[in-house]
Amino acid sequence: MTEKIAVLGAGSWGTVLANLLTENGHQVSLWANKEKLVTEINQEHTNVHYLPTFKINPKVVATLSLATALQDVDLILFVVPTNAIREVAKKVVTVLNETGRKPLIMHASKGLEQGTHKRLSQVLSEEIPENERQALVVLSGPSHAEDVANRDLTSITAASVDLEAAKRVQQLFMNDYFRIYTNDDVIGVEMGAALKNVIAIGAGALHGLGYGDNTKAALITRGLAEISRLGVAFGAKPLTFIGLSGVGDLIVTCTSVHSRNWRAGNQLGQGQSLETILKNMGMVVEGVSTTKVAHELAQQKNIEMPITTAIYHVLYEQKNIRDEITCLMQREGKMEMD
Ligand SMILES: NC(=O)C1=CN([C@@H]2O[C@H](COP(=O)(O)OP(=O)(O)OC[C@H]3O[C@@H](n4cnc5c(N)ncnc54)[C@H](O)[C@@H]3O)[C@@H](O)[C@H]2O)C=CC1
Ligand SMILES: O=C(CO)COP(=O)(O)O
Repeated sequence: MTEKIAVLGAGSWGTVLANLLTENGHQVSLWANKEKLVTEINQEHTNVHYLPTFKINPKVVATLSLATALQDVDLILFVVPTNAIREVAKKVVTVLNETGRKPLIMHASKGLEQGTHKRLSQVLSEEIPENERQALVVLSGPSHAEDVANRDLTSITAASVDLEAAKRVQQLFMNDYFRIYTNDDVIGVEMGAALKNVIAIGAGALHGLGYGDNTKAALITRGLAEISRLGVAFGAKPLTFIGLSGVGDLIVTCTSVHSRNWRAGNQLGQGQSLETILKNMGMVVEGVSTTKVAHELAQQKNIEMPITTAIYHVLYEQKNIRDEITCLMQREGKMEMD
């Protein structure tokens, strides 16, 4: 069945997902917030800033108008950075009020809201109340836009408390290179998605400092331990962290040069300042603000997150990376599975 889908956010992930949904036979409007980008997508069928060599299916229609994007819409996919989710949701609800449409809401963003510490489905459900929409579904997993653009075989998770809605989303996205599993643990999926970006900054930093594969494996494994600890304290199911949105996404983000979080960490390890790195990246590095939220949540719940704390010290307190590594290695000996 052809569905009418609005994809909100024309960065690398929004563009690739809009393209995939179009190739799956759906009618897709891609909402961008820059006129020049709308013209480029509609006339050149490219988005060279985010995806230099990617050719977008000409059936993808970009628009600057949210009302146009949401016309007759069946499903809305939010793919803007975390810090824009609430602002965009407020705009969406104004249009839905006018049209009386009640679409299914999805998001594919990865972060936790600064200040409130909320997960993105919590932000969306606050701003788009239940009587204005159908269910909420979260998409997450190991999926760099650059690889999906090349039709690399990719598997991710569609999570919702409403499993029928998750199955509808599964069918929407599945094709011969993109496979979706359903999951009912929204908390675990969103916590894994957000927190892996913090560890990826650490993995990049270790690479930039010249550490090798043993160090990387230790960081990923102990990173997963602290991600799970915090997630479970907020109600996540432990098993979710060994799934696609947990260890799967942690592996891809800690090992791929496509990861903006890994790249930011690598440049930190090579001695660049955070300010310069973020200025030059030209794309969102979610892990920087997530580090602050995770650090605050860990303190609030009294959860031990030594790696996240070390990264917080480097990003927010200008501490020396090598000193932080020394502190981590010289912590008191522990039981592995405590
Ligand atoms: N790039 C990737 O491979 C993947 C990204 N994600 C997640 O998807 C989210 C978006 O990431 P990307 O597409 O990579 O980001 P990006 O940095 O490539 O692009 C973000 C887009 O959102 C737009 N935007 C920013 N603020 C806005 C606002 N207030 N209103 C409207 N549009 C706004 C920007 O103009 C830009 O077009 C992030 O949370 C990221 O963690 C998830 C999986 C894969
Ligand atoms: O979440 C991602 C891949 O699954 C993208 O990671 P980055 O935001 O670090 O590029």
